[in-house]
Amino acid sequence: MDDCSDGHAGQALPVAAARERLSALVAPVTDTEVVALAQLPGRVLAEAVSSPIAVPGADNSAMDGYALRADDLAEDVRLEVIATIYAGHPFQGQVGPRQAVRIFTGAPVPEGADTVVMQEHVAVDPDGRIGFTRLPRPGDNIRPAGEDIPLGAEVMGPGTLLRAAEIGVLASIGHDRALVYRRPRVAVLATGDELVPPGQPLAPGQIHDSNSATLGAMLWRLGVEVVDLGRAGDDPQTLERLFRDAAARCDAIVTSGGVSVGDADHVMPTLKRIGELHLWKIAMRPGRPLAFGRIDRCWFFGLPGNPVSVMATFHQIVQPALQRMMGMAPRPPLTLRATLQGGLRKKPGRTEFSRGILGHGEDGRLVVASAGRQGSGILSSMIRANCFIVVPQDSGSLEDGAEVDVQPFDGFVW
Ligand SMILES: Nc1nc2c(c(=O)[nH]1)N[C@H]1C(S)=C(S)[C@@H](COP(=O)(O)OP(=O)(O)OC[C@H]3O[C@@H](n4cnc5c(N)ncnc54)[C@H](O)[C@@H]3O)O[C@H]1N2
Ligand code: MOO
Ligand SMILES: [Mg+2]
Repeated sequence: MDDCSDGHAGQALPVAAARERLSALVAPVTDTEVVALAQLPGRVLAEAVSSPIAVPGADNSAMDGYALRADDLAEDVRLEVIATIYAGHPFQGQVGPRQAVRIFTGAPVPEGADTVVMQEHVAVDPDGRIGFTRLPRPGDNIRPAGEDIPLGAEVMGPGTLLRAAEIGVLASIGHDRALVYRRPRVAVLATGDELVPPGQPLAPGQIHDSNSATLGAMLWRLGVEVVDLGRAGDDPQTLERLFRDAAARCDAIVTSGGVSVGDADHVMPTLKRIGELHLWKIAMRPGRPLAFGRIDRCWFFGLPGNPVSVMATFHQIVQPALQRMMGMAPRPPLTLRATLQGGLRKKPGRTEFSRGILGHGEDGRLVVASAGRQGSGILSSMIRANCFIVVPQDSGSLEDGAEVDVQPFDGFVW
C-alpha cells in the first residue's frame, strides 16, 4: 500500500520535494535569550553583531625585534635603541631618525616607527646600537589596526551557528555574551513491544533499544534540548497519551518504529487521529515510511524503526528541519563527486543513501566503495562508513567506475 488515505500524501514523495514541504512548514523558534560565552557552542545567533572596536586596536608588531623608520633602512646604518616595548605596555615617546625601539610581538608600534625588523636580522654593536644583517622592506612585520575587524564592521548576522571561530570573534570584539535563539525542546520516543533498554537482560524475542541512544546522540550534537521519553509498547492508547503530553511541552517529537503498514504499526494513525499528517512515505532508502505532521504547535517526525533508517532520515530530513527551528540559515549537505569502486546494486524507485567509504585513489582522485551490506538493520556498518553515496531515485544498479555523488559525514552530527 503506497497510499495515504487522507489525501495529504499519495505516492512516496521524492526526497527534494519532502525537504521543500518541511521547510515551507517549519518556522524558527522566535524566543531569544542572552547566553554567556562558555555556554554558546552550538547556539544560533539571533541578531546582527557589529564590532564596537577595531581589532587589533593599534598597529602592532608581528615579530620580536626592533621598530624603526623605513627612511633609515640602509646596509651601513647604525640606530640607537631608545626604549623597550612589551605587549600591553605602549611607549608614549617618538622614534626619531636614526633611532629604533626594542619591540616584542603584539606590542603597539610607537609613533614615528613604520617598520619592524626581526631580531634574527639584526646585529647589536658593543655600544648597544643596531645594524642590519638583512634589510626588511618598508612596512614589514606590522599588523595594522583593524586588519582583522575594522571598527563598526558587521562580523556576523542572525542565523549564524556559533562554533569556536564565531565565539572567538565575539570575544575578540569584547562581547562576553550573545543574544541567541532558545534551543528547541525535542522529545525522543522509541516504540515497539520488543524493546528493552540497554543495561537490562533480554528475554526471547526482545532487542535492546538502540534508536533512543542514536537519536539522543545526534540531537545532542545538533544542539537542541533533548527530552528522553524512553520506550512505549505498540499500543495506540499509550502512544496517544505520550504524544499529547510531549506536544504540550515540546517543540518537536521524534519517534522511531511503528510507522509502516503492519498491524502493530500505530504511530501514523495515532498522529492522524490527534493531530495533522502532512506527509507519509518518502521515496528514499533506507527510510521510506517516515511520517511528518504536527500535534497542536508541536512538529512530529515519525521515523521508521530500522536503526540505519533512523540515521539516514535524521540526516536527510529531520536535521534540516530542526536547524530551521533553531533559527539557522540553511546549510545544504556538502556533496562531492567520486568514482565508485566495485559497483552498487539498486532498483529504480527510491533515492538510495548507501553507506560508503570515501578516500583517495592512487591518482589522487576521490574514490568511494560500499561499506558492505546495506540492510537497514545493519547499524554497525555506519561505524565503518564515512559518507552516504547518493544514488538518484530513477537510477538502477551502478557499475564499477561510475561517477557518483557522495555526502561526507561532516562531523557535525555524525
Ligand atoms: N509490507 C510492508 N512491510 C514493510 C514495509 C512496506 O512498505 N510494506 N516497509 C519496510 C520498511 S522500508 C521499513 S523502514 C520498516 C519500517 O517499519 P516501522 O517503522 O514500522 O518499524 P518497526 O516495524 O517498529 O521496526 C522495524 C525494525 O526496527 C527494529 N526497531 C524498532 N525500534 C527499534 C529501536 N528502538 N532500537 C533498535 N531496533 C528497533 C524492529 O525490531 C524491527 O526489526 O518496515 C518495513 N516493512
Ligand atoms: O525504508 Mo526501509 O528503511 O528501507 O528498511
Ligand atoms: Mg513495522
